[in-house]
Amino acid sequence: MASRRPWYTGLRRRASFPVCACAGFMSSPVPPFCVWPLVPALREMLRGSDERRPAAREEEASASYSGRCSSSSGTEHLPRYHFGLLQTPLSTAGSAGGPQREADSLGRVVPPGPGPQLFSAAAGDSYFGDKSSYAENVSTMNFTSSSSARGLNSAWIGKTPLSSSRSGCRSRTPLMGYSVTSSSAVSAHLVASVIVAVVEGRGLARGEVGMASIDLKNPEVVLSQFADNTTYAKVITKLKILTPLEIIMSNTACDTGNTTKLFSLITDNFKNVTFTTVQRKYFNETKGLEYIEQLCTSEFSTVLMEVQSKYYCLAAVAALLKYVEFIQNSVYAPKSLKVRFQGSEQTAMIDSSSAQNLELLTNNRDSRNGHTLFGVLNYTKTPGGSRRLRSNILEPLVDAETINTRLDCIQELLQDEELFFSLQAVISRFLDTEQLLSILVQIPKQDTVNAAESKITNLIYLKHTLELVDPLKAALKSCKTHLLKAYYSSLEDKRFGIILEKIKTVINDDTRYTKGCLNMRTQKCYAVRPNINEFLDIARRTYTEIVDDIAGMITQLGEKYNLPLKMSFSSARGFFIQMNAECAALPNGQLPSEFTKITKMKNAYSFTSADLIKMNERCQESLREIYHMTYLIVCKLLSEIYEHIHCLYKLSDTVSMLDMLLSFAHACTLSDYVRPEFTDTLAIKQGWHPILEKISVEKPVSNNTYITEGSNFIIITGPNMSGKSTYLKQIALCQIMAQIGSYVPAEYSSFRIAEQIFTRIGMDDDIETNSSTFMKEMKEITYIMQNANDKSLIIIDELGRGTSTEEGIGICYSVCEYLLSLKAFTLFATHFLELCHIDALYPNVENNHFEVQHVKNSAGNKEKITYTYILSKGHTEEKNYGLKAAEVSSLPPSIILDAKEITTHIARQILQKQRATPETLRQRAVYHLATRLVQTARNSRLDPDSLRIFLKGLKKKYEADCPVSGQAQTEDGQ
Ligand SMILES: Nc1ncnc2c1ncn2[C@@H]1O[C@H](COP(=O)(O)OP(=O)(O)OP(=O)(O)O)[C@@H](O)[C@H]1O
Repeated sequence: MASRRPWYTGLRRRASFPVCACAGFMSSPVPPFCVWPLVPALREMLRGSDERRPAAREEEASASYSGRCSSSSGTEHLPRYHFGLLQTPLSTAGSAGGPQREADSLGRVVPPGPGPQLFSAAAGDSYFGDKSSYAENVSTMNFTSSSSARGLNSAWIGKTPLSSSRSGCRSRTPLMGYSVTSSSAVSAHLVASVIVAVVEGRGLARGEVGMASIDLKNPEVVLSQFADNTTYAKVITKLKILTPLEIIMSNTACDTGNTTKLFSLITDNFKNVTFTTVQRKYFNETKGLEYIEQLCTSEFSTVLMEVQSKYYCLAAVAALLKYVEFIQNSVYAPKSLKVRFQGSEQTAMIDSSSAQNLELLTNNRDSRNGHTLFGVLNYTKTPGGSRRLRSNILEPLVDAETINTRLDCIQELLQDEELFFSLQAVISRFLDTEQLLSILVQIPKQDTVNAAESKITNLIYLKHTLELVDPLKAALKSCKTHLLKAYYSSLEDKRFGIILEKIKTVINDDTRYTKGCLNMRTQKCYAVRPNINEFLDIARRTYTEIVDDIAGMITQLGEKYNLPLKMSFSSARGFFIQMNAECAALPNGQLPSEFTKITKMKNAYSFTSADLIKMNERCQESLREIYHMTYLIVCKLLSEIYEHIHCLYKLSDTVSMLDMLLSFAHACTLSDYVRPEFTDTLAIKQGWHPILEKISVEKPVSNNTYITEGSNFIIITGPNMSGKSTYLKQIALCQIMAQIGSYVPAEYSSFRIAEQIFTRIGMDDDIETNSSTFMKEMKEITYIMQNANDKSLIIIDELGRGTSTEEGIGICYSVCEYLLSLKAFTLFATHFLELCHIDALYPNVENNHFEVQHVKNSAGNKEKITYTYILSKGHTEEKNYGLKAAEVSSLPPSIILDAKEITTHIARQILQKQRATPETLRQRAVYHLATRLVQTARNSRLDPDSLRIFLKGLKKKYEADCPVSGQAQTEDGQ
C-alpha cells in the first residue's frame, strides 16, 4: 500500500530542488597532438610495455588493412575514438573490504565475490606486466571488408576525431567529456560510444546469436548469447538499446551475393551506424576466453563460469576487443575490465517501436523536449545515473524481489528527509566515474602531450571522487533498508582510503576539480606538492613569472592607451586582452594598431598583440615542461595505486544506482505516486498518465484498471478524442515504471510482472522504410504475434484502420482470436464496435468504453460532445460518432444523410448475427466464477469469516449474471 511521506508534503511549493551543480569532465585545453619524445626515466618505466610483445608490434607494422579500416602506411595507428589513453599497470584487485553483503549491478543484495587471494598470483611488479599470451591477443587484425560503408572512406584511417572532423569526414566520435546537469543529462547519454560485435551460428546453429559490446566511456564488456527467431527481434532490440557507435560482424555474413538475413536486417535497421566487417577468424572463441581470463578484474571473474561454453559470445568478444584495441591505439590493462554476461531472462523486452510509441526516451513530436518517461523520472545528477535510468527504462526488471528491494529504498528516502537531502547533495558532486575508470584502464601505445595532460587531469578527478567516499558513507550511515546498507558496506572497502592516502603523499591537499579551463590548468600545474622535484618547482616559478609578466604587460598597455584592458584566457587562444566597448572612447573608433586578431562579441572586444603571442608561446613551453615532469611523478604514483583501482567499479555502480533511486524519490515528491505491489493481477486504482500530467495544467482524469488471468483481454471503445490512446499508453508506462522500481501515478497499484511489453499504436506512415500505413500495421502485428507469450503485456490501438472496414474487422477478429489463446494481458482499442461482441464467444474478454456527454446549446438545436475521459464497463453506446464528427465538418448535409442510412442498414445486419444466446451467457458466468475462485485460492489473505462473505458475494454475482442456472443450482441446494 501507499507509504506515508510526511516530510515532503507541500514540498512542491516550498522547495526548489538544488539544480545539479556538478559538471562532468570538462574538455581540457590541450596542446597540439604530438608524440612526446620519451625521456630516459619514462622509457625505463615503460620498458615493460615495449618488451611486452615484440611480435605484436612487428605484426602491426606489417599488417595489411583494406577498406575503411585500412592503414595507408601501416606504421602508426592513431586512435579513432579519442578518450584519453592512459597507462595502467598489471594489477590485482585485492579487496580490502570485509566479507560484507553487497549490491550487484541490478541493485540486488548479494554475498561478496571471491576474495583478493584468488587472483593475487597475477600481481606483478612491472608496470604493464609480462603476458605473452596477452601479447598474442593484442596482435593486429585484418579488416578485409568495409561493407555498408555508406559513404565512409579511407579518410578515416588513423585519424584522431579532431582531424577526421576537420577533413570533413563523418565522425560520430563521442566527446571526451561533458558536463551534466539534470536537464542536459538527456543529451549526454545520447552520445553513442558503444562498439558491438555480433556473430551468428552457421548451418544448424543459425539463429543462435552471440553479442559482445563495450562502451568506450565505460570499461565494461557485456556479453550475451541467445536463440533468436527468424525476425531477429531480440538482436535488433538489444542493438537499439545499446545505440551503438559502430557494429562489427564477420565478413562471411556478407560474402558477395550471399548476405545473411541477420546482416541485411542489421544494416537496414542501423543506417546511421558505422558498420565494419572483420575476418571470421577473429571471431575465435578460444581467444575470447583468453581475453576474458586476462582482462577481467577479479571482482567479476565468476563470469568465466557463465560464459565458458557460450561459444558465440566468446567469439564476438575476441573480435570486439581486438578491434577496439586496434582503433584506439591502446590496449586494456590486464585484470582491468568489468565483464558481465547478460541473459535476456533478467529483463523485460521492449521492442524499439514500442519504445518509440510510448515515448520512453524521445518525444515523437519534438525530439528535443523532455515530455517522455525519461523526462518524467530524470532528476539524476550524474552522467552514470542518467545512463542507468535510460537503460532501465528500456529494459525493466522482471524479478519482483529485486524491484521490491529498490522500492524499499525509495520508501526510506521518502520517509527520511535528512537522508534524501544529504545523499542528493553528495551524489551531485560526483563526476563521471565510469568514464574516469575507462581512461584509467587503457594503456596507450604512444605517450603524447595529450595523454600526459589527460593523465594529470584524471588523477585530480580520481582524488575528487575518492574524497567523496567518506561524505557518501556519512550520508548512508543510518540507513535501514537492505540495499542502502549493502551500498554502505561496499564503501567500507579499505582500498578507497589506501588510494587517497597515496595520492595525498604526492598531490597537494587543496588540489581539486574546478570549473573553467584556466582554473583547471592552474590546478594541474600546481597539483604535485613542492619539494618533490626541484626542477618542477623552478619550472612552476617560471610559469608564474610569465603569467605575472603578461598581467603587467596588459596593465601597461592599458595605461599607455588609456583603455580599460582586461586579461582573459581561453583554451584556444591562451591569454588575450578584452575590453568593454562601452567603457572606452576610441580615437577614430579604432583600436591602436599594435593590437591584432580583433574580434567583437556583443560589447566586448577581444584581441592580442605580437608581444602577447610570444609570451603565450613561452607560457605554453613552460607549461609543457611542467606537465612533463608532473606526468612522470603521476605515472609513478599511479603505478603504486593501480592494484587498488578496481574498487572504483563498485563506486561507480553505487553512485549510479543511488542517483537513480534518488531520482525516483524526487519524482514522487512532485506528484502523488504510490508504491506498486506485484501479484498476478493488473489492478490500478485511479491511475493517470505521467507524461500528460507533466504537460497539462490540470491533473489528467484518472481511471481504474483491472485485468486478471480470467479477464485478460480488454476491448476499449469510445468516440474519437475520448482518451483511448492516452489510457493505453498510461497502462504501459505505469507497468514500466513499476518494473524499474519506481513508484507509479495512481492511488493504488498492483502489477503482474511482464516479460515483454508490446505496443501497436497508429502513427503516421513510415517514410523511412517506405511502408504504407497498412503494411506497417501488419509488420507490427506480425511481430507481436510471433513474439508474445503468456507473460506479455500487449497494447493495440486501432488495428486495421489502414484497409476497408470489412477487412479491418476481419483482421482484428482473427488477431484477437489468436491473442485470446494466450494468457497475455491485452488492451485492444478499436472503432470497430462489431468487435465488442467477441465477448459472447470468449468469456475472458471484457468490454470497457470511454464515456462522453452530449450537451445541447442554449437554443437547443445543436449538440456538442464533451469528453469525460472516464472509463466505464461495457462497450460504448455512442453510435455513429464518426458521422457526428463529419456533421460538424463541412461535408454537405445530403451526403451525411445518405451515410447515416447506409450505416444503420449494415449495423443491423451485423448485429443480428452476433447476439449472444442464453447458453453463451451461462457459460460466461460459469467461466468467471471459476477464474475468480482460482484467483482467490491462489492469492487470498482473508481470514475465514471475510472469505465466507467474499464467496457469498461471488455466488450472488454469478446468480445475477446467470439467473436461470443460478436458480437451478440454489434449488438443488448446492
Ligand atoms: N485522462 C485524461 N485526462 C485529461 N485529458 C485527457 C485524458 N485522456 C486524453 N486526454 C486528452 O484528450 C486528447 C485525445 O486523447 P486520445 O488521443 O487518447 O483519444 P483517442 O480516443 O485515442 O482518439 P482517436 O480515437 O481519435 O485516436 C489527448 O490529447 C489529451 O489531451
